[in-house]
Amino acid sequence: RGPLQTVPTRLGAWNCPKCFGILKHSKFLSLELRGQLPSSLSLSCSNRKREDILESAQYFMGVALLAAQRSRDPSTQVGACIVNEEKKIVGVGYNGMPNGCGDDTLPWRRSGDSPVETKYFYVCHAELNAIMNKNSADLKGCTIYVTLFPCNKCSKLLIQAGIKKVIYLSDKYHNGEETVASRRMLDLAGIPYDPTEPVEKNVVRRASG
Ligand SMILES: O=c1[nH]c(=O)n([C@H]2C[C@H](O)[C@@H](COP(=O)(O)O)O2)cc1CO
Repeated sequence: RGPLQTVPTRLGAWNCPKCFGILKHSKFLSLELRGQLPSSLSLSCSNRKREDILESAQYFMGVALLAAQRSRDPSTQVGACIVNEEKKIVGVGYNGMPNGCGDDTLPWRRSGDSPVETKYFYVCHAELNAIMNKNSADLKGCTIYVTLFPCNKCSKLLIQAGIKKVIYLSDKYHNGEETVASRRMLDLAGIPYDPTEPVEKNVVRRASG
């Protein structure tokens, strides 16, 4: 017997109208007829649940990484994703200029004759934007996934907002004064901060197949 009868029986695809419809209208049917069924398709017809899914921490840091890609900062793109105790995303943000203050008008440079001519006086940090974008009444008990360790100003915001845990990816300014002050406040407030498990390099691209 040819692949037309053996493979579909194994997959149960002919018993499932949805799968059959997909097969019929997709390139897989011709592949199927030639006995070249892709392995991904056999998974989609299986009765067994997938095991190769993103861990929730990777998912939330992945969302933060995706948000970071929206940032126009030429040197450091930062993303943040706030998650409540039910593991629902309640706020996402990235670093950018304040609303209505043109991206093209304010400076993006790191240093200049005066701090007024640098980005630092203007950029809203990812954490601030994630907090401001929240879609829940409050953020008490939430965890923030952030691609860069929060600065002292952001840590103040996180503490006041009731965030209970920080998970970060990069700590590239670990020895900077702002980060030292940040850790000091988080420690005093009893908010743990942990590095994330290594994030799959292509965690964001993976979705596009
Ligand atoms: O917690 C943070 N959140 C955040 O959004 N940022 C932003 C501010 C700047 O746009 C950028 C840091 O720029 P730079 O690495 O060039 O100093 O990252 C920076 C930090 C920590 O410094």
